Amino acid sequence: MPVIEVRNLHKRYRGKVAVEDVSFTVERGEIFGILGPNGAGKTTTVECVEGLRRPDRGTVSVLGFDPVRDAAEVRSRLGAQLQEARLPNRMRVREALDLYASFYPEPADSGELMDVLDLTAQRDTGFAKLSGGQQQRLSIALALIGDPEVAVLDELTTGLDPQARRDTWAMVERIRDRGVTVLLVTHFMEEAERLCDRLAVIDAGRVVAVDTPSGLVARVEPEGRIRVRFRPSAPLPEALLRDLPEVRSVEWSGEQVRVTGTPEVLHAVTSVLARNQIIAADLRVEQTSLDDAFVALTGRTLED
Ligand SMILES: Nc1ncnc2c1ncn2[C@@H]1O[C@H](COP(=O)(O)OP(=O)(O)OP(=O)(O)O)[C@@H](O)[C@H]1O
Repeated sequence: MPVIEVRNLHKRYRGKVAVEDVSFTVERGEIFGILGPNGAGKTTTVECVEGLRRPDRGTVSVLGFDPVRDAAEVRSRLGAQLQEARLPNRMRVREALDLYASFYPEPADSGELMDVLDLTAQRDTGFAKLSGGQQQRLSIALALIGDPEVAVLDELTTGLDPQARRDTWAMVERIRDRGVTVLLVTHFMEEAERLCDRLAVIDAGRVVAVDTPSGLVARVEPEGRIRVRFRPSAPLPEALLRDLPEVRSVEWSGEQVRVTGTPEVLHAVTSVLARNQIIAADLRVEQTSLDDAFVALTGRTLED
């Protein structure tokens, strides 16, 4: 049985469609991402999973329970990190964890959770005195204090600096390694690529694709093509490149040439250049990224 199953979910707010037809399943032990631009319907979807919103149409099941009908069951098994959670300024880390632990019959060990989330040194620090990364880690700890089987993390690393972001990703992996299934909402491509086992790409309330990050890339670039860009140091007859079996296309942009081909294209091009005593200046190798896949799947970039 999947841990989370969402089938043909529809949700509108006063005539405005937020979720148009969303289906996906999350298996036990996965980090499953919902990736999409602002307003795509990600938060609405996970709020239906959490039982905070009632779907207009479609079904949601969490560990076999209906989050609205069986709210108490779902609440005791699912931990949610809310977007921009705030606590009273002077509430200490330890107090916040104790307070949240009191909501659950069998909470997790708060000392261990502080260890895992690197908050032990801050146990007596008030919320307002924590750094952004520490506040974020506390909000993850609060999502996990009920010892849930499923954790829903929404915009986990928004507002964090790159180092704090990477530390937080490592924490999420540790949580998954403890057996928790993670549903992660993000609009950061790098986060999705680095952290998620599988992803649902959502755009304008619809699922565009569900796959592993590399599977999404392979959909738009089935042969794992790569691109090599450089500026030749001397005139380069295009036929030298075109005749290589590894090469698919050759495009010029001013003095710069962009050669696309199989994964062996880099070796083939540099060999032919060496034989002809041409140097490749500003050589760059580009691989199809999840960014490219997103553009190909949705017709726009995440920032649009
Ligand atoms: N309570 C609400 N009332 C009316 N419209 C809403 C409400 N909540 C969200 N919406 C609208 O529904 C659409 C989907 O919003 P949702 O928050 O689910 O998207 P999202 O992908 O999570 O975006 P974000 O990352 O900005 O939170 C948006 O157009 C949003 O403006």
